[in-house]
Amino acid sequence: MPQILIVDDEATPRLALRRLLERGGHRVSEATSVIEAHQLDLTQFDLIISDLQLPGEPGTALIDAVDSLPVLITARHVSVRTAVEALKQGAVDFVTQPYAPDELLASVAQALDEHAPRRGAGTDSQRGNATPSGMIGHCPGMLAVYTRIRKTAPADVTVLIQGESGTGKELVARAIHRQSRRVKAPLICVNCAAIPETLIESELFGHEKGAFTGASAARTGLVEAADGGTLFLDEIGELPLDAQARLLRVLQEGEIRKIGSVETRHVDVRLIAATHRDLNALSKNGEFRLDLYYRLNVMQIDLPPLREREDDILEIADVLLAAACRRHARSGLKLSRTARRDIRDYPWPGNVRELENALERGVILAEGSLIHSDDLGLGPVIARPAPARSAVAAGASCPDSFVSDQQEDLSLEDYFQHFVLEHQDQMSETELARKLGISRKCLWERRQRLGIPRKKTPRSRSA
Ligand SMILES: Nc1ncnc2c1ncn2[C@@H]1O[C@H](COP(=O)(O)OP(=O)(O)OP(=O)(O)O)[C@@H](O)[C@H]1O
Repeated sequence: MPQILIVDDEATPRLALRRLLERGGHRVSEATSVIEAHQLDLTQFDLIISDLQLPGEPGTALIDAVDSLPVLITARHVSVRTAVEALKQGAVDFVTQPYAPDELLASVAQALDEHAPRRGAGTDSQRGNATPSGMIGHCPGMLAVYTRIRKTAPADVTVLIQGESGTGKELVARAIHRQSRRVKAPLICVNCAAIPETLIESELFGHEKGAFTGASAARTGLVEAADGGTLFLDEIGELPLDAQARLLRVLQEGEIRKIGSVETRHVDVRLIAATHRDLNALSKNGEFRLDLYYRLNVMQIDLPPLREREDDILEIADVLLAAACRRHARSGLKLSRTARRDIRDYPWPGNVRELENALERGVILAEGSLIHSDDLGLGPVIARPAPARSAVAAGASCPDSFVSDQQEDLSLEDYFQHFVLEHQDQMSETELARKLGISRKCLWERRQRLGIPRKKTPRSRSA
């Protein structure tokens, strides 16, 4: 059971955090200052969660003092700059208070997962071809990915990671950063699809005071915040053309110019970009700059979708299930035999993220010690053609009427289409997207591509 030290001088938030962590299956100790923390044997802990503002030294003073132990910083009323500073100093995460319990537990789980290997097995680079911390799976496709990470990380080149949503592109970016010489500098992760188009340039490159309506003060951009470290741009295919031009300049000249400024500033940033789209095709219809594509594509890492990682699915499910059990304090829960079979046969359009969500749902809904297929809330399960089992037997024991022999031949797009057409009258767009393990934006895009636009019913309008 992971052991966590909370450092906070205020009793009420300290106690609330203690209760939350204990309910999540962690053992917890407390200290009220950095000095008091040092009086404990820090090597016994797996994670420190420290408030930033403490009497005496700030919580970030613990980061250097404890070397490889992860330190998560929390704080009230602080600026983005303070958070970036804490991350630059080496905090594994920065959570502002008041925090959502789920988010805090997710940060804790991620910090523990990512640093688990340090507690025994050495660092990613020491383990050669072994799984980079946080990544599960040993199928041939993933072994090739791990080798690529190991060779690419020290080379300090731009990397383009390609793969469907939820295949682990951000995990790969984190592994590259951790194995690179920039490990002590910040890794700044930005999802280009999540920032409104009108704001993205100023978020990335910063702006001067008065550069546009509402720019009441000058602001440093995220590229500058990553100076000396790594910038991870997820969904780079969504970057508007103007922002692409500025990014190209960063890559070519190592310079940025804030919006509204005439001055340039030198930055030393390693760029890792990720996309689920075909940038080459986008550049052919003018949606993505070809010169930027060539600049990004120095080294490419392709992540296989989960449905092609048949040998890994159950291994990943077991590890993620154990983590979900810890988070919800439900030890000893197991997957039923049918649930295991359905997990293996389901096409996982939302990949590992969807699997993670399904298992979390299963842990919450399971009534006894077994998680059944229904608890997972999967969409239609299409049995894989398995030489060891007859297709009829596989289909006969599947719970959903959707399954038939012919449907084994369904493509993922057929599956998507069937699922949407069958469920769109009962489900909102949000529910549909969640069941499919994709974002609402992705659902909308696929509807457009496959010619199944949303029906204008009162339900769909309000979704
Ligand atoms: N190989 C893996 N082992 C363990 N967990 C994984 C693996 N791949 C992905 N995950 C988990 O799946 C979730 C999604 O991963 P991640 O955010 O890296 O995917 P992504 O490809 O960047 O998705 P998106 O493009 O939608 O942002 C995360 O919670 C991550 O920890």
